[in-house]
Amino acid sequence: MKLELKDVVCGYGPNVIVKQASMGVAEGDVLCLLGPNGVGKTTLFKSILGFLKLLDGEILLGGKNIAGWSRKLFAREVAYVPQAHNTPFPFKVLDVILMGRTPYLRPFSAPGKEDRNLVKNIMASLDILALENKLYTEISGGEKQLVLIARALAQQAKILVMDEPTSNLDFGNQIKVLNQIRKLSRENLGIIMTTHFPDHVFICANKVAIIRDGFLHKIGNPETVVTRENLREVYGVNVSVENISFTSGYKAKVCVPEVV
Ligand SMILES: Nc1ncnc2c1ncn2[C@@H]1O[C@H](COP(=O)(O)OP(=O)(O)OP(=O)(O)O)[C@@H](O)[C@H]1O
Repeated sequence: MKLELKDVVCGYGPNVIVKQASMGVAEGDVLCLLGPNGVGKTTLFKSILGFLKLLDGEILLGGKNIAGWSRKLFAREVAYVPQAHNTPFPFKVLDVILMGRTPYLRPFSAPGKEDRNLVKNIMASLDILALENKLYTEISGGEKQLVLIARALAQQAKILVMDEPTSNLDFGNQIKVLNQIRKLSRENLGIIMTTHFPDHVFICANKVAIIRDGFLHKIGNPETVVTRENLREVYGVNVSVENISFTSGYKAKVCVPEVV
């Protein structure tokens, strides 16, 4: 199932924020959206998710235009993972994740045994079974993010849209979430995510797009897009992109800013 944007124009009424955005996320792809604050990453996500009407262009899923799809049908193909903000409702973690089954339930029916088994398996794969009976309001930010990922997986969608999945997380939890993203792409999910950390592109993405001045300024693979020149142009910071080798043989690329 491929998600394709063709010449998408989006924004708020007459206020155009992103123009002529064309890109695709296929099974197994991880596409990272980079760009300074306020450039339109969330606006583009809201448009993909159907919360904002497109001003022009089209979005295709599996080659079909999604305009006019029901929320239920769309939710079976595309799941949204929001940032792990606090909710005032003290739901149990298990119930939060079961909410992901909503697109498969008949009106007024409750999740059944099969839904619960599916959710338990997903929790086990994310190593969060121990949180089952805890209140969502009483778990840590990293745990919340994993619960929201679990809820999206319970939707059994093929594409995950993740808004800054590592924001507010400590270093260890950031790596845990990025590792899960790598794992999900190996399981053939397509993922489109935003991040403010170019390093994260090297950790988990095979595609990257930079939004600048209302356009998809650069799009391609991490090596050609996350470069010293592009980062300086977009963020106004001198950055060195370095190759690092671990004694284990693991190779990584990192972005080191020059602080003067
Ligand atoms: N509901 C709204 N109505 C009108 N304009 C809005 C609305 N929400 C956001 N904007 C404007 O759209 C522009 C893009 O905002 P958006 O939140 O998409 O940026 P972003 O790239 O996600 O930023 P950040 O990295 O800070 O999260 C901003 O100028 C913002 O003021």
